[in-house]
Amino acid sequence: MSASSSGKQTVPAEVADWLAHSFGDFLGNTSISPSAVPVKPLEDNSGRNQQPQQKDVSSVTERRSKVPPRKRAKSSSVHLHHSKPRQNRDQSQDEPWVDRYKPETQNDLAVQKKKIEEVEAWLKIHILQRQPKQGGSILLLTGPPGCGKTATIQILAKDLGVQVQEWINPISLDFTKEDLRNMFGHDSNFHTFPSQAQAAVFQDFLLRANKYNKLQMLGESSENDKKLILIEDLPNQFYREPSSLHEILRRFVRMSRCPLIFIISDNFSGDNKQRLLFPVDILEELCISTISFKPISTTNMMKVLNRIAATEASLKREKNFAFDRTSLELLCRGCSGDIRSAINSLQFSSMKDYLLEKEFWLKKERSSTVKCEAAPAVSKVRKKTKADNSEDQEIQAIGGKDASIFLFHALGKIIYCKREPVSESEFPQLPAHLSEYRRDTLLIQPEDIVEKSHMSGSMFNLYLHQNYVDFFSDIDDVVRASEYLSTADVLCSNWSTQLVMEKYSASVATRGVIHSNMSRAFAHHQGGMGFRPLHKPQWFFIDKKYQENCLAAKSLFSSFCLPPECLQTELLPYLATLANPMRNQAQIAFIQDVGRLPLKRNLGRLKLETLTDKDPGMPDLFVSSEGDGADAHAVEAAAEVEKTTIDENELGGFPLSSSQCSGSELPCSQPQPVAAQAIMEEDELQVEEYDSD
Ligand SMILES: Nc1ncnc2c1ncn2[C@@H]1O[C@H](COP(=O)(O)OP(=O)(O)OP(=O)(O)O)[C@@H](O)[C@H]1O
Repeated sequence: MSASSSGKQTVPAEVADWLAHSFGDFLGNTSISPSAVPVKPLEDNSGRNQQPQQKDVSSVTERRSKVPPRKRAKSSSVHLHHSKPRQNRDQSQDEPWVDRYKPETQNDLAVQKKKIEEVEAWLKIHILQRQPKQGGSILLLTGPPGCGKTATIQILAKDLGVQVQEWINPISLDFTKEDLRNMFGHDSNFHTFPSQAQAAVFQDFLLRANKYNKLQMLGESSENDKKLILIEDLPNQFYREPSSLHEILRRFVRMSRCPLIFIISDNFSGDNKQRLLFPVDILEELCISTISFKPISTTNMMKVLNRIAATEASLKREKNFAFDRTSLELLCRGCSGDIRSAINSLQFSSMKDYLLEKEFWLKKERSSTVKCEAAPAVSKVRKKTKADNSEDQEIQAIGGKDASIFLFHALGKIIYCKREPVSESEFPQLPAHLSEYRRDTLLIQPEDIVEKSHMSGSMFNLYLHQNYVDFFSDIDDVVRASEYLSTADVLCSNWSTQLVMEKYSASVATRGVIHSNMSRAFAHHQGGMGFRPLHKPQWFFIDKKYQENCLAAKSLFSSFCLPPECLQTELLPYLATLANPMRNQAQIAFIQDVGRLPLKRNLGRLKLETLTDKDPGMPDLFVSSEGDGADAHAVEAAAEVEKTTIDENELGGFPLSSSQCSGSELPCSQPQPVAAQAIMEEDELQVEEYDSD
């Protein structure tokens, strides 16, 4: 579509030229047309929008109108400090309550006070007390979605009189051929892909935001030109190639005059955006400060919901709109500390249709309970559990959040397996010969927990396997639990049915471990366990080593044309027993490493890696793209074998120098004495001759 047919106003040539010259130094020859830069107008405290950098307003507006906002109407944040007067509120029936009741002062914020203070202190140091020659500073705000990170920044900025200039992500579809030609010039031999253009546009945005003050409008004082740049959505290109972001940030830190704030929300499903975009070395190199927000606490959430519910009830004057405390608590429980989700659920559940439907179902339920009540009275505890279940369903029914749990907490819930006491009169007792299987009622549903951890069943089992023993106190219980884990493993062993069986496997493993642990069978003796650290499975390291060995074996002994398993389990053990196998140094070292099993009494243990509370749990080797490093691995592994030394086998040393971590390795040269002799010497084996007569 041509610019004219799309209704866009093209930028006058002089303006484009003027801008192009200004940025030539930063972008080399790629002069980007301002029309391509999706800049949100500056906001000032008088609520006027100013567009010092946005010359082609129409094209940007049009682009924005095509893209639905990711989570909230951006337009509302433009007028952040001018929320509508309360008396007009009921006129806009359809206005989302998150916008209608958005916080206006620090006191309104449901965020932990400590976090607000931390952010405020950072802003003061890096904006108000900034030294003239100080470079750019970067702040990274992390935390679960909807915990008020953006709201905090906006309110603090308003309080400190700082303007917020926000990057709005253009989607790549927006870059038509026409746009790209506008950016890079009609005559240029165009070889740039949209992804590269994304990065260039982002870089250009940062430069403009940094280089130009806002235009001073009539009646405004010139004192206040403090501002910060806020970035919530980053171009996809940076996820594919984080180094390009790092390069831009390095330049920004050198050249900038105002601070840059990134807001990155936690993600439960394993692809840890923060770790990818901001690895530790970059955080250190660019002195990036990090402040991590927590989910909104139930108390704070309840205060906000109560306030909104009360205001709405007074506006509607309909008794149906009054929320009782229990319903609000239910809402809070269903939204995992996400205030946006809680307020949305509240608004949804206040809708008339929903209320009528709810009433209908309640009546229906009541009538069916009356029929059932011919049965003897149900105990209080039982009632409570039942109520809990129906409540949980209700949470989902009113748009509750799909709750997620970090692996650390999910494992804790399984291993600590909280129970509630049941009195003997309430439940039918197991017959005497089954009394050993008696347990108090579990307060958790293991399958739900595995599901909420966003982890495959077999991966969850690995973590459970690594950690359960520390929480057992009786060896017989450990034996039983390990049998369940073995069964779970078998369920997943067939690759063609693995996907289907994973759930069953996790169910057997989790319930098996829970049931086997007699020390946690009853609510009354569950205390006293205390905190114990959780660890990542050793299996990750061992599997990685195994893969490396396979590749190394294949490349070192390619002339035998054998599959790696066969090489490692048949050929190499055989070669290890030969006194003079006539191999090169690398092959000899590899034979020594994997060709024999050292029957040592004290095999070294790998040093365990601690699992932290927000760790996604997926090791990097599963996350990173597979395959591309295969050859490199083989070469590396072979090289590693060559330089394998024998002295890194202390107990607990990590990583291990050899595959087997044996105590006294043979010298790197020829096997001397032959492996078989060495094994016998180490273990003082008695050799008895077999007489065939
Ligand atoms: N008391 C309150 N405290 C914080 N936010 C509130 C409050 N009342 C309403 N809100 C609204 O809740 C929403 C909180 O979302 P916000 O964008 O600040 O969260 P976030 O942590 O940045 O999440 P995300 O990472 O998803 O952007 C905002 O729309 C805000 O207006």
